[in-house]
Amino acid sequence: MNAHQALAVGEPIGAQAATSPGDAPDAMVRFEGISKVYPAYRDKPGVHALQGLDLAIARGSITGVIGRSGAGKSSLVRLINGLEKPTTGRVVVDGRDISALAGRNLRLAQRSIGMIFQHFNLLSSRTAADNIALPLEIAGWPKAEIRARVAELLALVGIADKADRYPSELSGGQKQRVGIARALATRPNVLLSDEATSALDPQTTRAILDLLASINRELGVTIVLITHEMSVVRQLAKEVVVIDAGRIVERGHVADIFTNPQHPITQSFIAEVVGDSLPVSLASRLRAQPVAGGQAVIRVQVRGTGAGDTLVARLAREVGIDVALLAARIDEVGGQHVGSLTIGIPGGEGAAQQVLTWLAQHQFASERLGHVA
Ligand SMILES: Nc1ncnc2c1ncn2[C@@H]1O[C@H](COP(=O)(O)OP(=O)(O)OP(=O)(O)O)[C@@H](O)[C@H]1O
Repeated sequence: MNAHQALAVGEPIGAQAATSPGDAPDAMVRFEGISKVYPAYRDKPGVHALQGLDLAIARGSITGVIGRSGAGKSSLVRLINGLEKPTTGRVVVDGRDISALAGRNLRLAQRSIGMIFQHFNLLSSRTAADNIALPLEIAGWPKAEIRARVAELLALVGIADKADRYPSELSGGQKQRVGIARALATRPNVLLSDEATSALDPQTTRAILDLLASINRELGVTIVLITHEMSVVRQLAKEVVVIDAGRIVERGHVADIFTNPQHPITQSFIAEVVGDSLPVSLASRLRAQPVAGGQAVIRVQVRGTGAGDTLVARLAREVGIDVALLAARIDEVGGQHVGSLTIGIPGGEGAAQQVLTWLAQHQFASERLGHVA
């Protein structure tokens, strides 16, 4: 099964093909045995920013790279566009070893790698149109062609009416649209986004992420998103790579990672965005110890269109226990429905164990939350 296809109703986690960004057969970006050490300088010790990194980013994909401050995200992105050289290993972009290029060859390769930034990095003395024209001027395009291309780009990012405005006259979202148009000017096949929505409000973030999604869809540009916000990964990416202290600690399809995060760092990122709090009425009744005549409370992660619809029925049919549905939450993540069902199991510890065993056998991730009367 292709991991991007919808899974069958209420299908458990782990039932899909185990492809991950690391296995991408047709990689647009490939890190091979990468480490990056910033050498000691005066009284500052050397920093091992990236260590033992092997990663393939599939052509045409949208991959989120998430990590806390200092995890190595910016180092990773600067290696992709050749602004930094690896200490060991090589970075291959669209079949070319970018880490081996220098001078004119590097500059030519960089034209096929666009980049957008948190603070937009626009020239305040140039209008929106002239900011977008800049990379084309540097590439030596004829004036008439630049004019036509800039008009096309302004329309593409939805600010055709702002061509003659200076950055100071534009909103944050409009400035980022200029940044995106400039990044796409030389028709790159990779777009690197370094915290591009971190300075924007949620509504503008949504609009910019929608624009990036349509650019990926319509132009086929591979997008690598560097972020410290799981909400950004959830809205846009299909694949996610979690880095911590210079190492990849977890990676995979966004829906898988959301439903079954393994590493504590990933779990903490997800806890920030998935409102997995229980309804107050249920949370206030939860007890750590069994309650005579009560129910054990278990949360089960589910995925797929209609996620979880059949779980309660299957438990009744296959285990012979009528469980109560106490709470449910379903989100759309990476184009799939994922969520959790909180169920109550009557009949004491024996019944609870039977249900937990059945869930484990059928590869549903679950956790026991406590007991209610
Ligand atoms: N040019 C440099 N010289 C020395 N050390 C550096 C340099 N650039 C980054 N580092 C160090 O390398 C480590 C990784 O930094 P990097 O900027 O790649 O992380 P990050 O995940 O992007 O963090 P942030 O989100 O805070 O920008 C940090 O310890 C940082 O201090």
